Amino acid sequence: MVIVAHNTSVNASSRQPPRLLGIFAHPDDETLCTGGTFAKYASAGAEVRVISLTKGGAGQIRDASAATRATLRAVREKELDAAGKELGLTETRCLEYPDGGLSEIDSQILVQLASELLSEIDPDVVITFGPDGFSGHPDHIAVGAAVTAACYEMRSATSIRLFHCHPPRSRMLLRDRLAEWVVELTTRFKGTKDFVRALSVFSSETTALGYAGDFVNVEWFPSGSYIIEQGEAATMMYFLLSGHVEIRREGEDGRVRVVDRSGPGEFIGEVGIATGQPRNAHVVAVDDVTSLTFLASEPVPIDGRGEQAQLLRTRSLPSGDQIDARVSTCIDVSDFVGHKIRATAAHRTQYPIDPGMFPDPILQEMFGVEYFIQVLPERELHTSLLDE
Ligand SMILES: Nc1ncnc2c1ncn2[C@@H]1O[C@@H]2COP(=O)(O)O[C@H]2[C@H]1O
Repeated sequence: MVIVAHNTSVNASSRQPPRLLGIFAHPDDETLCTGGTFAKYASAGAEVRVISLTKGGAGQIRDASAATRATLRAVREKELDAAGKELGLTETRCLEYPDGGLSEIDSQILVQLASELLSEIDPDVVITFGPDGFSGHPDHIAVGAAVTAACYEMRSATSIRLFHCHPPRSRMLLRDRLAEWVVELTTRFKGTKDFVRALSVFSSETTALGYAGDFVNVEWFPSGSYIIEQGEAATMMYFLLSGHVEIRREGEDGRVRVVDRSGPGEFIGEVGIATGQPRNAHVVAVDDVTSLTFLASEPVPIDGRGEQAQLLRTRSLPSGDQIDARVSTCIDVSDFVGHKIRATAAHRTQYPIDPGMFPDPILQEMFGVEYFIQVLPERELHTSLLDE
């Protein structure tokens, strides 16, 4: 049964306040996977603790002014602390295990570590990664397996509720939402340099995590080439990262006139996407142009690839999206999307965004619900086909 949780009661224990514990691999996992849920329960009075097994020293540095390779571990530990404050967490902790190396550590060592943390903190609810690692990262898979094994070992002695966080696999398209947003503005949108960087990171990361269904890539167009031809069907939207384009209209007599120019920070192709009409002009690169290109990717109903691929059993959500049939719990975190975005921005080395950059309705649609698979307690085995 899918439960849309509008309240925040934790029935596992009569202890007040209830204790939630998230165990993850890197600073930022807590925010991206379950930040809204943590903020929601913390605001209702729960004690919420987050432990990251690594300090994230192998992560990218997307803002060179925020860290160097030598300082990254310390900076990311502080970022986790700052994100924790945005989410209202009771405690955050970064351990010293190697970023990128968790899957090479003897699994018994990680299970032992997880057992010690569970004994020390004695949580009512534990949240970690499932076998998909949310994003497939091997560190995530290793942490999730160890914490899950530790919870199973303790289950006869405690009443721990264990949840695996689950990627949303949304089919909402940033391409469409951004196009609708831009065409409704009264003046032509022109993003700052910071916006250009933020949208590049935000769109590629959120689509990779399944918060939107686009395929986003960076394309290069040499000067003189057509990016869009007037009259063709609209399938992509472009966000100019560098270079300039001319907007040229071709009349019925074949005469072409330049009606406008666009450059970095501007969207092109938004009209055709938002209206479903054929392209209303040619767009030609006047110097070499790079763009962030948003394209709808077909939904792929498989979990994993290659030999591990398995067809997903899905169920329909009210939004029309399909979700993995194993999802047991979806938490309405619409009142806490702001917390999640501010916490994301606190992870500046990974997400150089300003919380107010993106339109609220888009953020709501992307982040307003978080999904979980309840692993413990296991469902009871029924002994009758009919209710008795
Ligand atoms: N007058 C204009 N000024 C700026 N851009 C335009 C103008 N007319 C058309 N465009 C852009 O050119 C694009 C052509 O494809 P679309 O109609 O999808 O979306 C259009 C806009 O992005």
